[in-house]
Order: sequence, then structure tokens, then C-alpha cells
Amino acid sequence: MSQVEWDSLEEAEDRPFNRTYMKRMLGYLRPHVRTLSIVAVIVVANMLLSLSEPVLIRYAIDKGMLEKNVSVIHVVGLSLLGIRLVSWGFGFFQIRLVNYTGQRILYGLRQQLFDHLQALSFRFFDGRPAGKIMSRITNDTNAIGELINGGLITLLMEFTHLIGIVVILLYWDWKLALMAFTVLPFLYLLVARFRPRIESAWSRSRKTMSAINGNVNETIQGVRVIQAFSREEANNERFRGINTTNKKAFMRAVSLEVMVWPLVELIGMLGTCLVVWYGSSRVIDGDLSVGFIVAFINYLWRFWGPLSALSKVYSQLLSAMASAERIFEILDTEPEIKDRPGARELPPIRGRVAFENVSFRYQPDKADVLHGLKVEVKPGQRVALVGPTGSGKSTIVNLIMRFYDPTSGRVTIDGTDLKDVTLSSLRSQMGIVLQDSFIFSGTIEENLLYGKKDATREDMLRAAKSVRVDEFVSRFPDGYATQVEERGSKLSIGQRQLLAFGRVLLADPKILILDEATSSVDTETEQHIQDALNTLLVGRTAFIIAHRLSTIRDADLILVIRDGRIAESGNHDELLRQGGTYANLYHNQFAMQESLALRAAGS
Ligand SMILES: Nc1ncnc2c1ncn2[C@@H]1O[C@H](COP(=O)(O)OP(=O)(O)OP(=O)(O)O)[C@@H](O)[C@H]1O
Repeated sequence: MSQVEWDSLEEAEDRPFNRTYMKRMLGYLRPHVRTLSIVAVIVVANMLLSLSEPVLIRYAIDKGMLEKNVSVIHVVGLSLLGIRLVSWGFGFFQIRLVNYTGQRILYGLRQQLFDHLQALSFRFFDGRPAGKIMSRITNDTNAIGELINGGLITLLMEFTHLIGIVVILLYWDWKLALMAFTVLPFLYLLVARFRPRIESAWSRSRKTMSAINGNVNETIQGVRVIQAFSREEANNERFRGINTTNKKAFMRAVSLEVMVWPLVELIGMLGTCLVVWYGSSRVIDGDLSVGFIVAFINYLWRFWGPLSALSKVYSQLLSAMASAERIFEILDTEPEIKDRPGARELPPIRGRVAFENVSFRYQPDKADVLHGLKVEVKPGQRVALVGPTGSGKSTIVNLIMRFYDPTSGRVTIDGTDLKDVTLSSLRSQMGIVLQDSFIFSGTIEENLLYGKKDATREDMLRAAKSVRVDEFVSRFPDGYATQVEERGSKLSIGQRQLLAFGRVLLADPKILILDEATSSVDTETEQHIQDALNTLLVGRTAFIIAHRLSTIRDADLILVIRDGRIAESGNHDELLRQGGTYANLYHNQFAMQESLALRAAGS
């Protein structure tokens, strides 16, 4: 089973009713108490109106039909019509108010989740698939919304109805009422037996739905790889599996429901039959009037409805509770990396970066990835990080950006521990360009201004020109206003790289981190990128996860990383003279790159 399927089946486990979550969820209603009180008044008024209908019918039969008084029938008829009209008006306001409040609560919850998500540290995202997180913001908030919009009102309405009916029936004729209620234990047994099954079937249906979402999300993200490997059929097979499970779970839930709810009605009917049988004999005896018995039965019909509705709301409540649990899990996750109390602003950076005996592991129960790193980089130095895959190069730059904190030791800038300064003052002076430059949907101009909203148009054009963005932008009919799709999918890899350079150049960071793209671009673009890079690096301390020989050779300091340690350090010539790992790497890998480059230049 894939991660996505496993996660969604595992975690959506519905838990039994949880009072703490319920209380916390009700906390979201607190700011809307006034509106909800109005709703409650409307609900009670509607309940009273609705419960007055059988009384009017009783009156119409006993005083109108049996005593042949037509004017009573006219009055009752008009009254019933009036009641329905007023109920309709009340219902309209009630639904509007509830939906309005529900939407405001959902809006706030979604916003709160979104804000919180952005503040969470990398470690949180490391362990969770994106599809799962997305489903929390959409599906789980919706489940809570449905509860507020539909469930809570049903609960309030049906509950008040039920109480009202029981009171009236007992008050009218307690013997007849108790006779009708003798079927209640059977109803209870039936519901108690089948409800858990229905709930678990619905729960399975929801879980498999979440697996479907995860699967679709993964497929969209990975569609290029899927098509490249012609995995469509195998993927379809996997999707068909989840889809079938979902269909079966849904069908099982529905079949149970269509079996149980008519049974509930049947048992209710039994209670009504008892009343008809016993009540009619009392009507014949002249003990009860016809209008009375008709009204009594009418109330009984209204009694079974709320009972099944309430039972369904309970399922809805459990499902919302599971959603609430997942939402609260996110909201309760404290960002690991945050400003410590009393953190100060980092003054303008000069650019000295030091690792003081830094060790780091990604998970507490896993082995160290970096071991006692010690290195000092002077302001303005260009540092190349080289080493085999998985050796720890990206981890080092993650620590400089303070995406993670070291497990032990300190990372300092100009002698200040990164943990002592505010994140915003640190990151606003740092820039990062990753291999796969993330371009946001919007215009090219918006993407360039991403790190410096207040830059003037002249600044923007200058930056774009110096990293050669203007050359390709000028070929677009809309120029800088050209819309680039999500992730910049309309741009070539080289163009995306240049745009990312422009974005970071405009932000003018003092420390720059760069993960050099490994993907091959044509020699001309390569040259453009090299030129742009040289412009970008002037006057900044730079850490480059380098793959190109030219970048490495130009570096002031090369750090060769092996198994989370600095195996060698020095400049190109020094390291070649040492004849160690770097020299080997150079002769085996980079020398070939160089001869290829020379050949390309000569051809
Ligand atoms: N988020 C993570 N959670 C757990 N382990 C991780 C995480 N990221 C990286 N690692 C592990 O840490 C080690 C160092 O990874 P890192 O990404 O720093 O290597 P790298 O030198 O940058 O590799 P590459 O050149 O392939 O990008 C690897 O063993 C990797 O499996």
C-alpha cells in the first residue's frame, strides 16, 4: 500500500464521542452567541407552531365536522395555512442566519489553519503528504461546517420537538402515551445494534474517499513521471482498487440504512397501531373523542421522525469530531522554529558565517546526519559545497537558513547565534535559489517582486536586465505582464532559473544560498546562467551546492562533504595538490565535464 493510501486509511479513524473536542468546537460558536440565540428563539417558536397543528385538527374534527359547524372548519383551515406561512418565514430567517454564522466560523477556521500552516517548520511537512494536509483544510473544515449548518440545528429542532411531543402526549393521556412508548426499548435495541455498523460503514466510506483524494493529488503532481514510465495502466489498476473499496463501503452504508430506517418506522408503526387499537375502543366507549385520537396519532407520527433524525445527527457529530481532531492536531502543533522570547533583530549582516561543532539529525530517533561540523566563512566568500549524494550538503544550507536548528553546536552569523535573532530579520537578509526554482502563478513582474514588494519599476528592470531575464521576457507579447502558470510550467528550465536569480537579486540578500541546477541546458543558456550567477554573487557571502566545475573552481573555499563531515577544505588548487577525495572527483567527473564543454565550445 502506498504512503497516501496507508495514511488516509490509518488516520481518518473515527473516534468515540470526545467531550474535549466537542467543547473546543463549541468554543467557535461563542462569538456568535447573539445570532445563535435568535436562531434558538425561532426554532422554539417554529416548534410551538408546528405542535399546534394537531390541536387545531382535533378542534376541526370535534367542533367542526362532528358538530357540523362550517365556520370552525374555515377558521381552522385558514389558521393552518397561516401557521405554515409564518413557519416558512421563520425557516427562511433561521436558515439564513445559520448559514451566515456557519460560513463565518468556517472562514475563520480555514484562515486560522492556513496562517498556522505557513508558520510550521519543515519537520512538520517532512512527515506528511501534501494531499493529506490539503484535505484537512478543505474536507475536514467542510465536515465541521456541515455539522454547524445542518447538524446542530437538526439537533436543536428535533430535540425540542421530541420534548414538546412527549410532554403533550403524557399530559393528554398518560396511559395511551405509555402504551405507544412500549415499543421504544425495541427501537433502542435495533438502533444500538445497527448504528455502530452503519457508522463504521460511513467511516470507511469517508476514509476511502480521502485515499481517493490523496491518490488523485499524487497523480497530478507526478503526471510527467507516470506518463514517462507508461505507468497509466498500473496506476489505473491501483485507483480502481481504491475506487471499488469506496463504492463498496458506500453501498454497504446505504444498504444498512435502507434496511434499518424502514425498520425503525415499522416499529414506530407498531406503537401507533397499539394506540389505534386501544384508543379506538375508548372512542367507541365514548371515553375519548375522534378528534383527540386523530391528533394523538398525528403527534406520534411526528415523534418517530425526530428520533431517526437525531440518530443520524449523532453519526454526523462523530464524523465532525474526527475532522476536528485532525484540524486541532495541526493547530496544536507549535512551530518548532520560532522566535525565542526576547529574540532581537539581526543587525545588517556583514556576512561571516560559522558552524561551531554542529551536529544534526532529522528525527530524534534517527542517526546524526551531520557530525561536529566546524567551519568559518569570511564575509563575501564564495563557498562551494561538493560531495556525493546524501552526504549532507542540503542539510548544511537548511541550517544556515534556520529551517532546522542544530541538534548540538551553534550556527552563527557575524558571531550571533541564529537562535537568538528573529526569523524575519534573519531571513529578510538571506536569499535562496533552489535547483527547481519555484515560480508562483501570477505575472513575471509579480514573481520578480516576490522578495521586495516595494521595489521601483526601474529597480526591477535593472535586476531583470543584469540577470538576462529581459532577453527572454522581451520576446513575450505581454512582456513582464506575462502570466506564468503555477510552478512556472510555461517557462523553460533555464528561464525559470534566470527568473529566480532576478527575484533574489532584487531582494538583495547579504548571504546567498544556491543549489546549482544539474539539468543540462544548451551552451548559450548555460553561459547566460553563468554570467547571471556572477552578477548575483558580487559582494555576498555565498554557499553553492555546486555541480559545475567552473563554479567550483571560482570558489574561494571548497568544502568536500562526506558522510556528514567536512572531509577536505581549501581552494581548487590546494585541494588538487592534496590529492584526496576532491582530486579524485576532479579527475573522474569534472575533467570530463571540462572536456565536453571545450568540445562544445569548439564545435
Ligand atoms: N527531511 C528529511 N528527513 C529525514 N532525513 C533526511 C531528510 N532530508 C535529508 N535526509 C537524510 O539526510 C542525509 C543528508 O541529506 P542531504 O539532503 O543533506 O544530502 P545532499 O548531500 O544534499 O544530497 P544531494 O546531493 O543528493 O542533494 C541523507 O541521508 C538523507 O537521507
